[in-house]
Amino acid sequence: MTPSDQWEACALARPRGPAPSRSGGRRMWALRAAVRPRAWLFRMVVRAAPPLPACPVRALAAFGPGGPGDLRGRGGGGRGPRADGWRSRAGEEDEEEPEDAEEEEEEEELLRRDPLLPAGTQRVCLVHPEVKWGPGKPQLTRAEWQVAEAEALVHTLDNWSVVETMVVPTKTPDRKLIFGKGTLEHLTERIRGLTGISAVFLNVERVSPSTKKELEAIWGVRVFDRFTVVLHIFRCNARTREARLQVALAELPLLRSNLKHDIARLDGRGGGSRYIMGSGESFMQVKQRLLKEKEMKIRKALDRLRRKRQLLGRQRRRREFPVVSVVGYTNCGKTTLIKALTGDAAAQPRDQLFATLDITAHAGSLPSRMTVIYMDTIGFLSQLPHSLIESFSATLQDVVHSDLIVHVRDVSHPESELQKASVLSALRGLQLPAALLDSMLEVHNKADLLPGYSPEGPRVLAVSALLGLGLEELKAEVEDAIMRATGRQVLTLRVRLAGPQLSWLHKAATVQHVEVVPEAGVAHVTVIISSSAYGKFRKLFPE
Ligand SMILES: Nc1nc2c(ncn2[C@@H]2O[C@H](COP(=O)(O)OP(=O)(O)OP(=O)(O)O)[C@@H](O)[C@H]2O)c(=O)[nH]1
Ligand SMILES: [Mg+2]
Repeated sequence: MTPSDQWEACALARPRGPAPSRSGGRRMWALRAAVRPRAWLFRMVVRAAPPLPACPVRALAAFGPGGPGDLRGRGGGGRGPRADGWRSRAGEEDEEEPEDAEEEEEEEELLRRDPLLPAGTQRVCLVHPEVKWGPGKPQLTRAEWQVAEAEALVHTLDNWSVVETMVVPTKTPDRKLIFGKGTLEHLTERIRGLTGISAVFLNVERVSPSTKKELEAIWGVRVFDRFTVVLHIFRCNARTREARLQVALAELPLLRSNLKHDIARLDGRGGGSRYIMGSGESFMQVKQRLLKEKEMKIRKALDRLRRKRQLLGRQRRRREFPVVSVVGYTNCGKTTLIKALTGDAAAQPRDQLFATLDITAHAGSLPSRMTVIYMDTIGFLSQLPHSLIESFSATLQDVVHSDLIVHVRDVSHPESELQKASVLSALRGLQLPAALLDSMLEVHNKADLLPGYSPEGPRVLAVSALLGLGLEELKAEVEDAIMRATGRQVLTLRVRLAGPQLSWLHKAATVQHVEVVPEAGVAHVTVIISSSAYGKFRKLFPE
């Protein structure tokens, strides 16, 4: 493991509530997770989800009737005409259907996969190798947080439970079997002595297929690494075609290394290099070629979907709803905040990892009654394989096109500062326009857990999204920032009552006040209007 592969921050999960119940009752895990720089995932949801894979993930129960991104039925979300306009037009344009049936069929084919992990109940023994000395020792972290984070991952999956947790010291995590001989023997004895476990979750980023096989043989149960468990959660949470394709892309290195392992095994027996009749290719070469082809097809399909998404983004911008990206650490309360700001029932906060795997759009209204679109994004977590991160990273571009970024922080978390540093580093990696970074608002959430808390610094506000505290101040701050960022201005315009000006303004701007002067047949209309809309107004209605 290279130093860059080490954890750069720590994670803490602690139970905050009742123990998990099997019947879907959520365990109240306040997960505190750490992120490596750039370890962020975002994407945009486009329409109601396709049928869900048969994965027992607690997250799946929570979407509203229209699925994530559903803009229907939002109380408090915007005022009449503009909010309605957004809703109906979004409905038309937010279609994710491929252009033709052939493309759709090809994408479905790419998504057809064997299950990654066996279905049903898993009773897991969690084994955490603790490196106490030397260069392999993780920086800035503590074993108990890493363990808590791993436990939180397991609890994210329904019917999965941790039966036993073992923190096992190792000086040599890089050696094939991770532990020294004596330690491994002792560990094996303990694992074999456990009754009713179905798997060992070895809390390392990746174990090679050959190590996995060897440990499975020694311990007599399946062995999962962190990559496999996280990938499984992602598979279960990925709903849109784009998210599912991204997960499929992230899985390819796993398939490749399994294949390499199979080749090495078969070569040992002289099997891997056998040629398929007349093809000039061995069986394994054919398999490798098929994987390569699959990768190209997935990338092509993703490109297609992204081009479409960019088009939607352009259309959305033309429509001139300011867009606010809500970003932050996983579990910091992004979704809860958006729900509190918009009243959108489709925003479903959950106390678990990767609750939000898609970027979803939620309309809300500011004090002036201006409608804004809040984009809910996904936060991410430490020790994830690069392939998983990279396969999602292109969608980070969605944030680049927003008018304002709101960075939500869980200030009750002991590692809040580290989390902030990770988030900022991730944002810097996105090469956002300087103005967007400079105007970013920082929201200190979960302030209810810190009585008397008062934040410091400019553009920083304390709120409790859960209790609805500090939201009016936040909305006012968002409004100011949006006005500055988008060049919107407050103008009072004189319009003729007989003409279409007033209804045009209602559609293209935020009408704040109308003062009718009946004897003159005119009205003085105070509006918040963008410079481009004002330009259009002047062109359409020259006085
Ligand atoms: N005490 C307290 N808890 C909060 C507050 N805001 C959110 N939470 C809780 O924190 C947990 C996570 O909230 P989410 O809104 O799902 O967090 P998120 O940032 O969207 O999480 P991911 O989508 O998984 O990245 C939930 O259990 C919320 O109830 C708050 O202001 N105070
Ligand atoms: Mg969320």
